[in-house]
Amino acid sequence: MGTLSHAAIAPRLAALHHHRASHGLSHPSSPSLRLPTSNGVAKKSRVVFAQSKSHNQHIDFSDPDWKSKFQRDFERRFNIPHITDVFPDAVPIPSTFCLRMRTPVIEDFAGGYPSDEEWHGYINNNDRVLLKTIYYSSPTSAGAECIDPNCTWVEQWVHRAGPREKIYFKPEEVKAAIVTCGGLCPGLNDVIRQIVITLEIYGVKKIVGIPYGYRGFSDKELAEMPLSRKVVQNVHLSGGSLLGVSRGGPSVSEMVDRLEERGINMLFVLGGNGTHAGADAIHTECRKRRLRVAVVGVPKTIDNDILLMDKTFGFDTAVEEAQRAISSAYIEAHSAYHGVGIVKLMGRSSGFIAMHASLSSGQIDICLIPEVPFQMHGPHGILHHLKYLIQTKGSAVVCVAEGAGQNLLQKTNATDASGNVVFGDIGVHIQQETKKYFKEAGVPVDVKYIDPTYMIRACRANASDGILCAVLGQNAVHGAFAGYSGITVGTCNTHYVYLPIPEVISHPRLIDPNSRMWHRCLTSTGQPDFV
Ligand SMILES: Nc1ncnc2c1ncn2[C@@H]1O[C@H](COP(=O)(O)OP(=O)(O)O)[C@@H](O)[C@H]1O
Ligand SMILES: O=P(O)(O)OC[C@H]1O[C@](O)(COP(=O)(O)O)[C@@H](O)[C@@H]1O
Ligand SMILES: [Mg+2]
Repeated sequence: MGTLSHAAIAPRLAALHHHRASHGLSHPSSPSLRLPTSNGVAKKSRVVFAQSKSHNQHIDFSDPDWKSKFQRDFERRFNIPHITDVFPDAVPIPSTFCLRMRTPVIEDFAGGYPSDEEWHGYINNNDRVLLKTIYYSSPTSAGAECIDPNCTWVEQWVHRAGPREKIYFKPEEVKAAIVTCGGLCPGLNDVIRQIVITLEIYGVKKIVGIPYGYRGFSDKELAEMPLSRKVVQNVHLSGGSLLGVSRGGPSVSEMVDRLEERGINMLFVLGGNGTHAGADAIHTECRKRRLRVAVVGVPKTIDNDILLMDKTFGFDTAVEEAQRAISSAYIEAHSAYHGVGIVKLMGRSSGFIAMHASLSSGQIDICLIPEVPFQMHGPHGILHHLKYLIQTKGSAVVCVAEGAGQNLLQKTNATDASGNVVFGDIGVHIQQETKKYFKEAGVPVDVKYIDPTYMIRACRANASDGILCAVLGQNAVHGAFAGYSGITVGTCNTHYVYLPIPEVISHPRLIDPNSRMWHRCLTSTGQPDFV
């Protein structure tokens, strides 16, 4: 139960390819299920290789120097682009981010930039955070993420986030813009608020919001929204985005044209994989045009499907809010004669919300996620197990992620404005199939279906997400002032880091069916394999 079988991994790969196709993301090569051994013979393996799987495919593990070569390559890949890559002569100034001299607010810089020689709260550019912290002594260890067949320990360091002593933008020359794209996510307003507040502390006066996502760059009707601490003071008290969101939008060159016209030289982009692909393209185009612009992303995905990060903001809130739906489904099912409750939660290609919400609630009998295939019918199917639950417990509750079991539904080929495939409703399918199955079996059931998707997404962030948003928002500003661009902020092993955008969007982060967390979920629900 729950081990990494070929059957289990196939839909993960399908989801991965599907995602890339729908977003036009290119990736050097497809991940392989076959791994080279030291003598070069391919063998089947149950080992989950590191997230950067495709980067490992060409490593010759018989080379005694492979490890240092890997580390050099890793260092290169995780190098974060800096303004001096394009403008080697760019001269930094001492940071204006200094907490001891903020009162009264600085009105001008005629007398030179304020600084506090005594303050040593800066991050050194060479500070690093360890990406992987578990030493797997064997490739068969649960959840092992290995680079080579022996699962050799390889240190992988990424750049630590935070304020630097030297900055590459003069605050009075900065015009900063914030844009929020894609679907809603709890915490968007918290991040916007923290970006604005931190920019002001650096001394920036020109801060604007781009309305309705990338569309705000092309739609002439949509004017920039001036932002200040006063404007954003209470925005985190409600959900949604103060600026509005959208899918689809203008071309990259059109967006960079607008940046140039409007004199924007710091762009903070809040969004998921698609948005970050756009942000990276904007960064690349700015470099091509030799514009001194810092483009910094803050990953927004309620699905928690961004690679390498502990979690993304809004996810915690979603899991918490999902409890209300699960609890209602449980009460309905439990109070009815032969009640079946079905709750559909978000998760396009990753089932993190469903898994965590199921584990947390303790009320779920069957948790279904996109990464693990299942059958409805047959002796190992969901329906057979539901019958068993009705016979033994009298009721049952199912939690299904929206992207699960899409192979069971008719494909429509429809896409949204961003090119994401529009899914069939797996919740409705399970509801209908359950009713049909029990009717044919002559067993009465009372099926209740709850889809709380938009109620969850529109919530304001909970306390833990509020903190995450605050740190991410502040670090985004520190990254831009430090001269980095084409980066995003995240948390790795509870520490805050800057990562180059391409490394986090090469494919969506998926649940490993061989991971301890998925096994914990299965232990909790007590569900069997449904294949
Ligand atoms: N590959 C891409 N390159 C450039 N922009 C993209 C790409 N994919 C999506 N976008 C843009 O990013 C925005 C958000 O994308 P979407 O997929 O809807 O949400 P998310 O960023 O949450 O994944 C949209 O405006 C879309 O046009
Ligand atoms: O109805 P919409 O806006 O297309 O959003 C639905 C999608 O939004 C999500 O919440 C994720 O959105 P993002 O990709 O924008 O983060 C998915 O779970 C869901 O499929
Ligand atoms: Mg997305």
